[in-house]
Amino acid sequence: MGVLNVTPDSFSDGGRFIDPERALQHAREMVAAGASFIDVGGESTRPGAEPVSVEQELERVVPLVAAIRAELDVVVSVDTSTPEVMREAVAAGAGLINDVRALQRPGALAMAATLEVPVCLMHMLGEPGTMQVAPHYQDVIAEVSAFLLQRIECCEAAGIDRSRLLVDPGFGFGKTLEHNLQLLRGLDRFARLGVPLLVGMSRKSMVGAVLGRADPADRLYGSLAVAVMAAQAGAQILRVHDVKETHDALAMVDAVKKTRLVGED
Ligand SMILES: Cn1cnc2c(O)nc(N)nc21
Repeated sequence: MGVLNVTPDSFSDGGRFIDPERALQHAREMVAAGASFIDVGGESTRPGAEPVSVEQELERVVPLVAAIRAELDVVVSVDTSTPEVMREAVAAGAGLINDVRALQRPGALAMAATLEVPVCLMHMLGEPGTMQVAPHYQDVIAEVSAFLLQRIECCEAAGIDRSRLLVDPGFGFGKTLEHNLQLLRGLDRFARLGVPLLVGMSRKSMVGAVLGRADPADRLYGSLAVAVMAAQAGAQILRVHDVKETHDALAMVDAVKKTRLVGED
């Protein structure tokens, strides 16, 4: 899943793709590099991000979703928590709703139920403005899993079949470095939820903190390492900035997964 932020303040590429033509060109490049999904987001969800108006989000996201769908053979996911944006993006051709707030905004659950497309439910502790203040868990894996299970059950009760759901532990969304490392180490436990797993650690501060790299552009090799670990733990979709590099890394994971040892079925 290639990241396409059409926001002025996203942590890793803020402002680079505000111009629709540049954004479309970046989508072309990511699809050529092997992306199966393009994640279009109009509201930065980085810690401390400024909220945007619905109109602004619609203006940024909907034309781009339409332009990508008109030209490229790729699933466009819309990174939004706003029901109106979900509706208009799906109408423009988006094939996946990626909601970092797991359909908790008013009207989001009902909207997703009417839209029929798959939904990724991600865990975030509170809101971007406060989530990194002092995140605390007794057991981050147990608590994030329990939250995601509760959101799955809410979706099912609202008529969204489990077969349309994906989950995501939300690396960096209200987690300390230790929490993020624990989530990665125990990522295979999320497979128990019985729905596909999507993760995004690309260029995030968990990589920067371990490597001592303040600049997100210096976090590629660490991002590849954690992508490989996540894929080996069962993540089916990796949300990344560096599509070509990650695609190669995951091709190696897949090749090894496919081989069989003597005596293995
Ligand atoms: C929009 N966005 C930023 N980081 C993300 C992550 O880790 N997962 C998902 N699903 N979306 C994300």
